[in-house]
Amino acid sequence: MTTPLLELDDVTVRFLSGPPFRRHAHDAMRHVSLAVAPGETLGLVGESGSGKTTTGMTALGLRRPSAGTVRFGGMPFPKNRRRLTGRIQAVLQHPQWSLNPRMRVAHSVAEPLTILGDPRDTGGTGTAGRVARLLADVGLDPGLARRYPHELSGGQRQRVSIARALITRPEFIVFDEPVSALDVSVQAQILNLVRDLQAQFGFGALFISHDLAAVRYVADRIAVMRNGEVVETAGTDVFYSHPQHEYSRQLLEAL
Ligand SMILES: Nc1ncnc2c1ncn2[C@@H]1O[C@H](COP(=O)(O)OP(=O)(O)OP(=O)(O)O)[C@@H](O)[C@H]1O
Repeated sequence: MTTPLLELDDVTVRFLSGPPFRRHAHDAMRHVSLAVAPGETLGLVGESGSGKTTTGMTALGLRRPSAGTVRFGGMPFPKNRRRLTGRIQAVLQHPQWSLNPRMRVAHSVAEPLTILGDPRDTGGTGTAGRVARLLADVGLDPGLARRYPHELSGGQRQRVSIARALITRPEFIVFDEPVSALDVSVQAQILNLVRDLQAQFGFGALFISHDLAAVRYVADRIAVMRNGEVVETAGTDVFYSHPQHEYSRQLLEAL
């Protein structure tokens, strides 16, 4: 078997909440084991509060496990997450979370290169050409490069945040509810785009959504979370035709 690109091995994430002296612990993830192969999309489904976003944050290295191990390319996550900058990216539910309202589109898309500090990639016509090509790749008119986020539609803004994620040529992208804030007709376009881009760029992905129809469209395999635990993992076709866990069946019936 090839080495997984991203692997969560028996990961628990515990939050402490409440006022001092009345603190209580809550495990948002409990003994979660998941793997994403290079170029593969793992769909992560489950109802609100089941732990999907915490899992995404942990896969991004933004949340440290209380127990268990996260590996990227077979190696435990480095203590300094900056060493993975650019190799892992995120596309979030609301593009405005990743786009600065005062930055023109071209600047927003190019910004991760600046953060990377790669002298070959920052500034100059090389970057402008790369941004223009990426805007075309995500189905946007390069003329939009000079616009600000508020001058774009929701679907266009999400395309910009996808371009921004792709500019560093990441090996792995976490999509956290990327279409749930969009109109239904636009959702299908963005899902198609994600599939096309994956075929073109070959990144592996964790695709988080409470929408089982959306996940079915993009995922190779599905993992189902409930109360912080993964209750079932299966190939997409098998999952939608023969779900094994009672909770998976309930989710599919609701669909
Ligand atoms: N920073 C935090 N501090 C305390 N508890 C948290 C924190 N973040 C998440 N939780 C709790 O952990 C559990 C899982 O939350 P999480 O956001 O991962 O679920 P989710 O499946 O993504 O839900 P949703 O679809 O509503 O975003 C919830 O009970 C939530 O209240």
